[in-house]
Amino acid sequence: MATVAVQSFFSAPLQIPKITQFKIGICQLKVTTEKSANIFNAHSLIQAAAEQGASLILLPEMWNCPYSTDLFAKFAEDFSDIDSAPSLLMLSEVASSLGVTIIGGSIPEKDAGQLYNSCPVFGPDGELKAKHRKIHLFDMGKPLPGEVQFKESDNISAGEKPTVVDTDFGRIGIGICHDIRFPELAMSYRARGAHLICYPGAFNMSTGATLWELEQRTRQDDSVSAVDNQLYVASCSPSRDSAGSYMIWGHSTVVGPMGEIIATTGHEEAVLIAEIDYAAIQWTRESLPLESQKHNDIYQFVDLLRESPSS
Ligand SMILES: O=C(O)CCC(=O)C(=O)O
Repeated sequence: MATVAVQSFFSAPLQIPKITQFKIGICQLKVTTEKSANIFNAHSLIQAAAEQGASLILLPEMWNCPYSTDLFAKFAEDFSDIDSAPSLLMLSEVASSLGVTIIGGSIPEKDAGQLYNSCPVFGPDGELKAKHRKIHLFDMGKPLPGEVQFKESDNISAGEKPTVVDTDFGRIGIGICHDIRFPELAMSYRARGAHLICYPGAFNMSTGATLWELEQRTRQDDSVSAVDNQLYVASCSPSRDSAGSYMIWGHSTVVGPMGEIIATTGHEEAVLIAEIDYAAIQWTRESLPLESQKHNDIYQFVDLLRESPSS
């Protein structure tokens, strides 16, 4: 039987970032059908978050555009030409004028005839530091009870790589909405030494009510259990009264490394501020030293079964 190399999911040691204690601001925006109004509103809420002391700011999935696949092309911007991309230009300017780092939710990106659901990251110098393209597109097999059909891949192409970005506020892994459903992505961020995973998202009323919080508490983990969490997770949704093809759950949230909810909100437009202290990651990992307890010799068996399902 072939042997399979099993990667340790604790491979990268945690680096100490420049800033280990800070406030994160989560802007749960109302999204309208007017792009210029969405840009103006995002600017106002980013400013409000900074005024409340936030130095890292997170926006929702598709904040410049209603969450409707048929509108993505109309609202799309070219990330290689920021001067002619009004949403990106606003983020760049407000990041540098306020001296904040912005995990810019997502907007539709156009590139070489394709559209992507992409998250831009701007540093306090206004530079685009990273871009994450949503990897797992939200294609429903059949509508959930009470929900409309949604097939993101009709208009959007999938991203092909995970994204970690080094900022003054640590190493940040990024996933967009449905990306949260796939534990392997979060595990790979953990393996790459992430302190925080940010998920801009727009869950719907069906899966939002049952899974949105659970997924965030779970995705901190190195396994698939919701119990032993060892990094920070922050999510940001549009508000429920946003325009779009389905009703949005809302409930943007920040979760700490023990799986505890640090801050959360309802479904209305809101600026949520949460205190982050990376020392909590350290003591969680010291209290629950999963790294030294891991048994890759045993889990290798699972991988072997995957390789040879009949054995
Ligand atoms: O995974 C889900 O249940 C919802 C995902 C979603 O709404 C999205 O990816 O936009």
